Amino acid sequence: MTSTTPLLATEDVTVSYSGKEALHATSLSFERGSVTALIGPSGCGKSTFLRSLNLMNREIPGCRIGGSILYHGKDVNTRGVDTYQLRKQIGMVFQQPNPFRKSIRENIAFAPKRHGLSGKANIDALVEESLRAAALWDEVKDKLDQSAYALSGGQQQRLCIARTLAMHPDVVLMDEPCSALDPIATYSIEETIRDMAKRGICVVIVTHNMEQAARVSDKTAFFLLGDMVEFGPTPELFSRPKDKRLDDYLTGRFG
Ligand SMILES: Nc1ncnc2c1ncn2[C@@H]1O[C@H](COP(=O)(O)OP(=O)(O)OP(=O)(O)O)[C@@H](O)[C@H]1O
Repeated sequence: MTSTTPLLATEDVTVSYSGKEALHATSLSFERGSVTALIGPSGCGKSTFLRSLNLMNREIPGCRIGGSILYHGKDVNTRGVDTYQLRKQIGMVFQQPNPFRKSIRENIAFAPKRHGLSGKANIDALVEESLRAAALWDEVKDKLDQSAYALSGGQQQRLCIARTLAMHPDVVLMDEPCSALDPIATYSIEETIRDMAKRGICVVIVTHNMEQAARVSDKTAFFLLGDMVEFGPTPELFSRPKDKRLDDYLTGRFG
């Protein structure tokens, strides 16, 4: 890998479900310490593209991913790739918070312990570090052994982010992480996203909320009907869209 190799890139990635193409040849690259928003109307392939980045769609029967997914310059869209390891490095946060039916502490510690972390002091340190990184520590530090299900929706989503961060990922994929949350919980998650980028993590986020894309992202990609239509720095893309279809979308003429 050279200094100019992007952390993560796709080359002509196509995705089909049972032979029907949902995403047409998409080439994009993502840098360390950046936030990229994926926008576009419902059904245009945003989640499909996001899920291809850590090969999540491979678990769907009938789904086929074509093209190259270059992580640290190496194609991971191959048969031999260790998807368990890949998803540790390229983590995912879903639309609906999905904590484990376990304590707050175990939600964080479960996967790192399976990956070999041991010793109470090490585990406690990781739990605290991860919860702090997701801006949840102060709210839960006195009830780490309570069920994660007793937390609010916004707290559960921050716990899911903390759980992902505990694996020290390079990349975090987020699929509409705030769509089930109120504005205050949303604000807190957006702050966490910016903090993650400051710490060098590459974040890719699907959002339907244009204000959110403008607030959190450095770059934006606009998808339409399975095509990636326009990609660029977020302020430029929003203020001077090059493609008329993006202009129409931003001004509410369709979508
Ligand atoms: N598991 C699946 N099986 C079959 N088809 C699917 C599956 N997931 C998505 N598709 C199809 O792929 C296309 C793109 O869907 P996708 O969910 O990627 O779009 P999206 O832009 O993320 O939409 P939304 O904003 O509504 O979440 C749609 O036509 C959808 O019906």
